[in-house]
Amino acid sequence: MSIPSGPLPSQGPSLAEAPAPLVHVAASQVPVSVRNLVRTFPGEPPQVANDQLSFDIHRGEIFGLLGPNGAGKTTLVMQLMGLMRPTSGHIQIEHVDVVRHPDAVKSLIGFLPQGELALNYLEVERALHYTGRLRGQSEHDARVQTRQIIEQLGLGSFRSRYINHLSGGMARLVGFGMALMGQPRLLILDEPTNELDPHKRRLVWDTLDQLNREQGLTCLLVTHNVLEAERVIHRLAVMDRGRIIALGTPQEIKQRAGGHVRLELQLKEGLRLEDRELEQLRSHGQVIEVRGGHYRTYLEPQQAASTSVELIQSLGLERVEDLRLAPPSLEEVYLDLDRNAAREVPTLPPPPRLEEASPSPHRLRHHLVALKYLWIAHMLEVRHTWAWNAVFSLFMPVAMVFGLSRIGLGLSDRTSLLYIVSGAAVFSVATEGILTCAQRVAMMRKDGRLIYYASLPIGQASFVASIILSRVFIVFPGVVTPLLAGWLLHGIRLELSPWLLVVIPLTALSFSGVGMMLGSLIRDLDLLVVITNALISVLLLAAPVFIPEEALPSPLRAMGFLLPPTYAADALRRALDGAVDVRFAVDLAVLAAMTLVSFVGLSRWMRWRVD
Ligand SMILES: Nc1ncnc2c1ncn2[C@@H]1O[C@H](COP(=O)(O)OP(=O)(O)OP(=O)(O)O)[C@@H](O)[C@H]1O
Repeated sequence: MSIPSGPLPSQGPSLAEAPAPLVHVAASQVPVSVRNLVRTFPGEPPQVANDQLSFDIHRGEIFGLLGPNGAGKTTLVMQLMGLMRPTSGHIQIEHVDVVRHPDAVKSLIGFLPQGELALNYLEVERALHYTGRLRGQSEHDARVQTRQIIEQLGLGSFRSRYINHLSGGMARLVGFGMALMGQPRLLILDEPTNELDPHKRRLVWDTLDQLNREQGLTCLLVTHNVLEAERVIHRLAVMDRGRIIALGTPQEIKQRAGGHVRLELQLKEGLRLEDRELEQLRSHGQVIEVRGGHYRTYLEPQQAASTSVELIQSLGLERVEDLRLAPPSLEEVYLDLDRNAAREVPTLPPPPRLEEASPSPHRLRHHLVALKYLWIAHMLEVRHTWAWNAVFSLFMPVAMVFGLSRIGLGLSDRTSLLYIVSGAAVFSVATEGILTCAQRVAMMRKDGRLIYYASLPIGQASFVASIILSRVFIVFPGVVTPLLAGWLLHGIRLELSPWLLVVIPLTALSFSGVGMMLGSLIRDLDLLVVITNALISVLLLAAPVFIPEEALPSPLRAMGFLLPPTYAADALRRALDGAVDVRFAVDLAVLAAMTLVSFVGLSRWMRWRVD
């Protein structure tokens, strides 16, 4: 079989038009090279998920990765994608040393992960288009390819449906389409046909086959569907307990596994083999009775013809409905592989040292584009709840200003009112920033979407910034309404100092940072919910942001000094009062320090790459 290599000439944009990668690479005939790869997970004893794996994937090849559950396939895929750090060994993809530069390969690979898709909350058409943009496509190319994929995969009637409202199989098909966006020359598909009906499975295999034949697409295909995948796979590795136990073309593996010929015998309805005949057949090997009157056995190739003739002669043609000889399917060989046999994979020479890929000059522009599309995606993700959020952030601060100003008789003076309006504003920001951001990041981590985001060629910074910016819109009314309520209900005069432009964003930034840091750090979702709600309750119950510290009992006053929102409320109150003094500078310094610490913690604990 001759498989074209390198980019193909194309007329107009097509499904597989070569992308402008974010790293410049020269074509090599071995786009994927893995040597002595080991990945262990801590435990007693440590779990060896990948054990000294070595293999190459050649250009224009569909390489299958088969193996039972827990064999280590997904662990391998995660390392190839730069999402998991190997314990030892080397991975080279398109000249990029993935172990040293895990982010550099992401623009080169179209990836379908095993878990959730990142853009699950968007409509099919938009998710495809945004994936193209995030993978570095121009607006025009992303639109053209989106249309083509919708047409090719028969997604026309689903184009406006939300992905998370689709059936599991349809969502998987859309995920396959998303992996094709950006016309990558290398695809990594982890179980692409899971949950698909036979028609859709055939569509996926046909599309892969077509892209491979026409455009020389290279693909690593993880699948349990051996029978169907055999149609498209050129070579494969069979994994078991972290090791490769067979490597080669389907034909080679079949031959290595004995090269037996399958004999299928179907007798006429109601007939069975007599004991004597069954014994005769058993003299060649084990006989399986598939159904009543339907027998299967495996023969040595040189015996196949003579045994069939003997069988027909002894049975008599009139009793035989059907008799067939066929090579065994890959699935049969796969099921029959001796998983305890010593590994039979040849040792491979080290890959040639290649010139390293260099970062593209378009990086900054790409980051800005990524920020824009991620931001819109996050805004759209919360579109169904933001109306309620907005009502809450309008209603709650007004209720606070109204209620607190009526406690006793002493809280309606200007100083107390300033405490109340600034306290209510900070409380709003803290609720959105700490509580919502923490839970949002934790949910993404739990359902696997964080891994998908990390597999796209986007920076962690653009991702975090897009979440914060999407919250700002929701936070903003909560900051403004208490000030308006104070002014309208009590007529308090507020100083609109330019410092407000520093205090409000810094408050939002620091609280969002703390929230996302907590969401990345605390692995137990229930514990996270308890901790974040407790933090907000302390803020509300201990009220160190609403009441002048002199009026608080000393334990609460001490607590106030420990709680960052106190500094935010103090800074806001001073800015609104025109009291920009040393204490104001201290407040800003504390907020800036908190922002810095939380973002350092966030970049450390957000699982962009599994160690
Ligand atoms: N984060 C982890 N911590 C500890 N052990 C892990 C972790 N991830 C995977 N493993 C272990 O590593 C082994 C390989 O898992 P992996 O998910 O790679 O298998 P797989 O071949 O992809 O399985 P499946 O076909 O079921 O998806 C398993 O024994 C699994 O329990």
